[in-house]
Amino acid sequence: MTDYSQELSLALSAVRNAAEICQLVQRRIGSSAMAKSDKSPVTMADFASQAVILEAVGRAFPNDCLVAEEISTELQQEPELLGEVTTLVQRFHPQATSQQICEWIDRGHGAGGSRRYWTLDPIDGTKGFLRKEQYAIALALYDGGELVLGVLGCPNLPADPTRKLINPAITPIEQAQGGLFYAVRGAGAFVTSLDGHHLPRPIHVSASHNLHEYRVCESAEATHSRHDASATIAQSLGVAGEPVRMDSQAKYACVASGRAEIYLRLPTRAGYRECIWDHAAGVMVIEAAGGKVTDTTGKELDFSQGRHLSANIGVVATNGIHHEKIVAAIVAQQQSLAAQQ
Ligand SMILES: Nc1ncnc2c1ncn2[C@@H]1O[C@H](COP(=O)(O)O)[C@@H](O)[C@H]1OP(=O)(O)O
Ligand SMILES: [Mg+2]
Ligand SMILES: [Mg+2]
Ligand SMILES: [Mg+2]
Repeated sequence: MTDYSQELSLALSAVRNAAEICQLVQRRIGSSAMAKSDKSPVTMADFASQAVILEAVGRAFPNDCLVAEEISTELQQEPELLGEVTTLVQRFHPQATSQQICEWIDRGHGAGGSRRYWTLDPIDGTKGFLRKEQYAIALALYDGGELVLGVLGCPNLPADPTRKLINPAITPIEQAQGGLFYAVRGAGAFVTSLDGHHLPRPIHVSASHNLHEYRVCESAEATHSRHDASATIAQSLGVAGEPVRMDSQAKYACVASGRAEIYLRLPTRAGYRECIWDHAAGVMVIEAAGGKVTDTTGKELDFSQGRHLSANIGVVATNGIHHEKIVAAIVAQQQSLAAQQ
């Protein structure tokens, strides 16, 4: 069994560096985002984070396939934004040129599939990032037909589950002890603080069996997950509390560290297929923490299909205790909706 220790230490340090850049930008950013051709927002931090991480991973593992969200084509059309990205990346690579940085960003054009690859979302939850709320830097490794390593940098989600969520508008960076959640298959899941001042601590999903007290988390964006459907399902399961709406894969870190028991992601439009970088790191962390992840039909997520989870519909992540019952409630609700049409 490969121990992946070299891959893990590289991933942790690259995500830490990217998190430093993202925290700087989040504190000073207005709403200055560029709209990509798919109309989703992207900021200088998304690009700088991807450049810093893919430079490190590509240098250490030059033969690996890299599958990342961003490409530099549209950035190259925006000289001012490219200049800002270059200044951010030069914090770690003082001699880097804008051209080199675009090359590092574009290393992520890989197709993925069944051979070994890394997948990266340099900022997952860019909308949350722009609202100065939750976001995650998500890096994962797929090898030998399965996810084997996942790292989630969550600058606004404290490593200590008893602490409140960090508000970057009022918490100075040096006091913000955001969490670095990580896992290697077969070696458990851990959290440490992004600032490196705390020793890693094992994390585990909630052991609660009491559905009435279960805490559900879901996307903050009603265009990313059906809020009406999740409310109906929660009610049918007897879940009493209101859902926690949060951007990004920080939701996976919440379930993995016992802050919530269920993460529902119910498709808002037929045919939408999740991107692998939106889930790989979170799935690895939650499974290593004792949780379970399937799609809304109960099928395991298949990360061998390329850049998208083409064989899956939606996502259900839980502490593993009532997973089948939760999926059955989703299937029943989808069937009753279909019958009404
Ligand atoms: N219709 C959609 N359904 C599910 N996820 C979506 C949809 N549109 C965008 N996303 C992705 O959801 C992710 C954020 O997850 P969350 O909603 O939990 O914060 C983003 O990466 C975003 O991709 P994009 O970067 O293209 O906007
Ligand atoms: Mg995006
Ligand atoms: Mg994303
Ligand atoms: Mg993103």
